[in-house]
Amino acid sequence: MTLPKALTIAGSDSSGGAGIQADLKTFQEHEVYGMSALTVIVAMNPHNNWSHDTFPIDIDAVRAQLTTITEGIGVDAMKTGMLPTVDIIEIAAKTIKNNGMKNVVIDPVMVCKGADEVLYPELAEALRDVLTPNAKIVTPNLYEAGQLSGMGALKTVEDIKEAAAKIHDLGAENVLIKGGGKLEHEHAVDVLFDGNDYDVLEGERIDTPYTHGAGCSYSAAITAQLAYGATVKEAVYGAKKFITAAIRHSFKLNQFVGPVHHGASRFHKE
Ligand SMILES: Nc1ncnc2c1ncn2[C@@H]1O[C@H](COP(=O)(O)OP(=O)(O)O)[C@@H](O)[C@H]1O
Ligand SMILES: Cc1ncc(COP(=O)(O)O)c(C=O)c1O
Ligand SMILES: [Mg+2]
Repeated sequence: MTLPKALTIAGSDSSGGAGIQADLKTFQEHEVYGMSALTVIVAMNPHNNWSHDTFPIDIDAVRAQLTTITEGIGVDAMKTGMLPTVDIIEIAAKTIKNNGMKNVVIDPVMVCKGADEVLYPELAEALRDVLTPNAKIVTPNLYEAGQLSGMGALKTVEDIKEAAAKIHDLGAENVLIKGGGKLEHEHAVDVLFDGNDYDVLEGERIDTPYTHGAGCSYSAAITAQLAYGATVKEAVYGAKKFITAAIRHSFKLNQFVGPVHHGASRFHKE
């Protein structure tokens, strides 16, 4: 037998809920063979309120991992997550272009939940100009969509729609903005824009602080479904179900963080 193959170019979340760990767990849950190119290691300090420290991976090591995967194996779909430098963003963009990759999910990670600081503020421009134009679908959260669109704070579904159109103009084929827990609304609302139509996804809103890794896992679930040949719409609707279940069964890891349960769809039917 064979499995569809997916690649994540992303950072390591030592606490296991987000980043490359979330992506690989999510690929596995979708019966997709997961591969990774690590870009940065994130460590959280339990003695300083879980503050985040980041350790970028050497650029040659990033390049070598990508050569292993693109020239040695091949991929059916790929995603990007946390990218710590402009050089690494450029390598990710080049990898997509040089290999003619089509099923490309760009998660323009600028912030981590649980850390108030924006991790790499100087990278917003490169994420917008270098990476976003290569996306089959780009998946910013509310904050990131405000940055990519240049609109700043987004407060309503109408704001989100306007931002989605602006981000589409940057060259992304499809834009999925996650209202998530941050948008004031009775549902967990995301908006998908394909350049013509808006789909407003209204998921059940779950009353929990434990949503660490939700964004990474959502974009990884989209990637996995694209690897199986799903359309963008099918992939997004399928992934929304997956992430809602994962949040419904999320749990407290310690006093600072609670991750989503990546196996929820498989182990819990309700
Ligand atoms: N409390 C919640 N209940 C249900 N769904 C949520 C909740 N918080 C976030 N989501 C959903 O989780 C997915 C990831 O969104 P979000 O958490 O905003 O991303 P990120 O982790 O990148 O900040 C989206 O589909 C969003 O609507
Ligand atoms: C390596 C890494 N990537 C991405 C993220 C973003 O996670 P989320 O899925 O909660 O947006 C984090 C947050 O801690 C992280 O450590
Ligand atoms: Mg995110």
